[in-house]
Amino acid sequence: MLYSHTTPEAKRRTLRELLVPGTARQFPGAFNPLSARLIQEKGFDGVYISGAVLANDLGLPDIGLTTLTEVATRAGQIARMSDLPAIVDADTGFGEPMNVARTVQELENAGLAGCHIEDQFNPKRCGHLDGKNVVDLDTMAKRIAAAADARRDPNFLIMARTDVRAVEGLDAAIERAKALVDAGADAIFPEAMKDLSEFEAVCRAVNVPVLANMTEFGKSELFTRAQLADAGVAIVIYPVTLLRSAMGAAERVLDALAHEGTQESGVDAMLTRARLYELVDYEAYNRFDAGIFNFQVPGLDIGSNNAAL
Ligand SMILES: C[C@](O)(C(=O)O)[C@H](CC(=O)O)C(=O)O
Ligand SMILES: [Mg+2]
Repeated sequence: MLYSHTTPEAKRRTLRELLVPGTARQFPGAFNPLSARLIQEKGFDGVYISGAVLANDLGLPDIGLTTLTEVATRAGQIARMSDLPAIVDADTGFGEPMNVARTVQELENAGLAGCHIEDQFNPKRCGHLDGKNVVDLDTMAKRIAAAADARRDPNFLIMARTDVRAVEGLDAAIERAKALVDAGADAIFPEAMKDLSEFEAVCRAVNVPVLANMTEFGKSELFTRAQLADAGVAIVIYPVTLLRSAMGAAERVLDALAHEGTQESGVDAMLTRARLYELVDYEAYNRFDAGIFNFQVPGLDIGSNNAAL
């Protein structure tokens, strides 16, 4: 009922324990708070909160238009809905190193377990598109150092994402990853790896957990969890999978509604009313009310709880 009772500190400790190289922990991307609960119910290890999804959900492209306040607020709403650790995409950190420091503190306040900060220029773009630009190592190292220094909980995970692979090649990406670990990164997100051998090479080169981004319609093939575990990956994200699936379903039912005049043909694919209520734990709210409003007024029927569910 209501929100998770697991504290952010406990979630961060859990995240640290989870991120073991070669375990390929799966973190699906939640597109709203309720989907975070579904992710937990299905037994996943953690929740990912995608910058692309947060932007697209607002009807915006993922080019650095969202603000820190929007991201921290929505990420906090999603994170508090589950007992799992949640990692959020902090894009380029929302500004200069001092802004990055503030970003980290705001994300800590919002209950996140960690975030990733990338080395793209503003305006940034999806890491799987062409035409990206990256800042120099010194600028990026300052971002990461500022982030690491700013956190108040030492377990808040600072992950450095490098987009160098698509710009300067694998060797340069590995060099940068190593330098970012030296600057204070707790984990590395090598963006737009071409194949498994590239993931393997990054995992071998750095002594911190490595993330694999299994986004659809991108530059990386969709490898299985087992394949990525064998390559040494610690965590796998599926950032836009749920939003794409949900929007795909919404588009299909809207087509049915428009063409058939009724949503009838789509009903079987829908989450039922009962299942929806189960996910929001409706019954617990009923029990809570029953515990509070348990007085009797002689001669007066003050009604029972709304049982018409
Ligand atoms: C991981 C990512 O940064 C995101 O915002 O989810 C995106 C995902 C995508 O656009 O498919 C990315 O740049 O890979
Ligand atoms: Mg992103």
